Amino acid sequence: MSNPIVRSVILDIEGTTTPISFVYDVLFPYVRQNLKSYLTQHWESDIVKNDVSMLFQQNKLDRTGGDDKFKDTPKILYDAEDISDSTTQIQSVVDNVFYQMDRDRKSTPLKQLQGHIWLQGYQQGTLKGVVFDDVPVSLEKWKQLQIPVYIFSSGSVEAQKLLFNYSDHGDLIPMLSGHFDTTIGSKLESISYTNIIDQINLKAPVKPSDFLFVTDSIHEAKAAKEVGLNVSVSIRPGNPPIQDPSLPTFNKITDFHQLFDQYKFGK
Ligand SMILES: CSCCC(=O)C(=O)COP(=O)(O)O
Ligand SMILES: [Mg+2]
Repeated sequence: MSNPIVRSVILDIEGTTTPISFVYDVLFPYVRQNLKSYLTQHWESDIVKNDVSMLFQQNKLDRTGGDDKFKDTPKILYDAEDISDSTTQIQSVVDNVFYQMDRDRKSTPLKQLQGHIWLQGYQQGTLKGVVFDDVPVSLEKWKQLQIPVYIFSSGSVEAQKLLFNYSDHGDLIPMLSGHFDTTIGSKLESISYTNIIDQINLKAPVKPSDFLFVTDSIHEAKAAKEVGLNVSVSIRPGNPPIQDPSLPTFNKITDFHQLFDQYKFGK
């Protein structure tokens, strides 16, 4: 059978463009180390007020009938009746953020706040985004072929842009046509992929099979495949083994160069 023709590429970050170890051993510890001082320093800023207010809304939902998994979440003290000194409020936010991070939760408020904390790290040169060596060359190839490439990650759009802007292979932002995060929907829900396709401006007529999604998550792979996207599962060094029985039904790659053997990229 001939290779499917793909007109646009959508890439996951963690475990796909970027080693999982960079996220778990560098980015997440950076948040843990800097969270309290960041909040204390910027407590009165609009950015922190907005982030804390989003965390607070999520916290209220969690504590009153949201997902059962998060029922025991630490309470954020930010309500009028909770008003106490800012040190106590900040500590309640820190406890809540640590609780969510312990569970690797992909909630939009958590991801938004993390992105704001990473900003200072990238700007100060403490953080540099890591991408696998085959990523920049593949982005370059797609650019030459006029294939638009998008990112869909649980990390916030701001966090995504920082990683690619301050990457260890230079500024890769010009190679990307756009970014999507969980504000468009969960990566585990098929509807999110449909929403993304609707927002990407390809020349009509557009069908889901015009798109290729590359991810390390078999659950995300299944959600995207269900609505007709081509999917390749990324199996990078350091990724945990995938036990799911559906894995053999997917294309698999250990390096982006293999995508050019699996698909034909054309406008
Ligand atoms: C700049 S993305 C930071 C990584 C992150 O927070 C995350 O949750 C990654 O999830 P992904 O959807 O890229 O696997
Ligand atoms: Mg991933």
